[in-house]
Amino acid sequence: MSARILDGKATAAAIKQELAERVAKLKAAGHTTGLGTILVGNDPGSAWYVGGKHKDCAEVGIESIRVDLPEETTQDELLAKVRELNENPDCTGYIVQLPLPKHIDTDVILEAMDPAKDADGLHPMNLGRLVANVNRPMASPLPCTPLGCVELLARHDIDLNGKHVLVLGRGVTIGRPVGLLLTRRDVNATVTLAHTGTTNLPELLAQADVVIAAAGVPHIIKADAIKEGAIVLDVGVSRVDGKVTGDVDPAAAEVASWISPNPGGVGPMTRAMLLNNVVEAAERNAK
Ligand SMILES: Nc1nc(=O)c2c([nH]1)NC[C@@H]1CN(c3ccc(C(=O)N[C@@H](CCC(=O)O)C(=O)O)cc3)C=[N+]21
Repeated sequence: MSARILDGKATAAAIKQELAERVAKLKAAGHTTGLGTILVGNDPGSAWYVGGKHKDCAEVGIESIRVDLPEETTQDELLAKVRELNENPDCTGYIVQLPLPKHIDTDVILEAMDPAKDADGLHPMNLGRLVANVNRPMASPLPCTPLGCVELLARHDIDLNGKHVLVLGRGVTIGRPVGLLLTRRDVNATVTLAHTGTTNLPELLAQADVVIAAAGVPHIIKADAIKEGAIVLDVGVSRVDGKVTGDVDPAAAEVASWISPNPGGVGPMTRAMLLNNVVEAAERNAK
């Protein structure tokens, strides 16, 4: 048996069409929607991601504001740019591309952002609202990759009620927050968070109904490690010989019932959810 594909590319395209309609509606009512990006340094991977976000914006009618700064930018200079975007009325939401150079304290930068303009959903205020469960629909932005995972499953009519989800990885962009979304009453999954300190990973993998692999270790999830019929989301992004390589060995598709390809799975969904956060921010402003 071969797993069915959780097609992130096609799902993201459908979401973008819906967003384009909402952006057009806002425009007709006199509201512009604008996404800002701040990129520090010359990492080609980061530059490629930021370029993709501006392309996405153009596709759905969102204006974009691009701020590219040199590697040697100081923390104070970056803070000044953050405050500029906080004040700029043409900027509905923005992101600071991560990772930042080592001489900059990422937490200080994220805290300086206006939480209402936090398109990534990574401001401590918004992560705190997620913990406190005050994220009623549209109350505040949610982190893009976790949201992308949940939306990708929902749009393939996969019900997680009562399912056991194993999350691999404890990073702030996915591993930590995704369980908070999955355990809300409307999703109702049971979640285990595994990480490098986990001593019984094989046991946990063997019983998981759903695996969300976000460790960033190429092909750490092998076909023989997962349960027959498991649903597998491959979130890890590594580069091996210049090629995007996920956390899941492609052979796992012979055992899983559903699998998200990588590339073409959660990556495009993350981008679509970023746009979604900006459009929601614009809709909140318009109210
Ligand atoms: N402030 C901030 N917000 C982010 O959301 C953020 C970030 N920093 N830093 C880096 C990570 C990584 N990330 C990806 C987004 C889309 C794809 C994506 O669309 N990938 C395509 C193509 C992959 C390729 O060919 O390179 C795919 O999976 O099909 C991948 C990775 C967002 N990140």
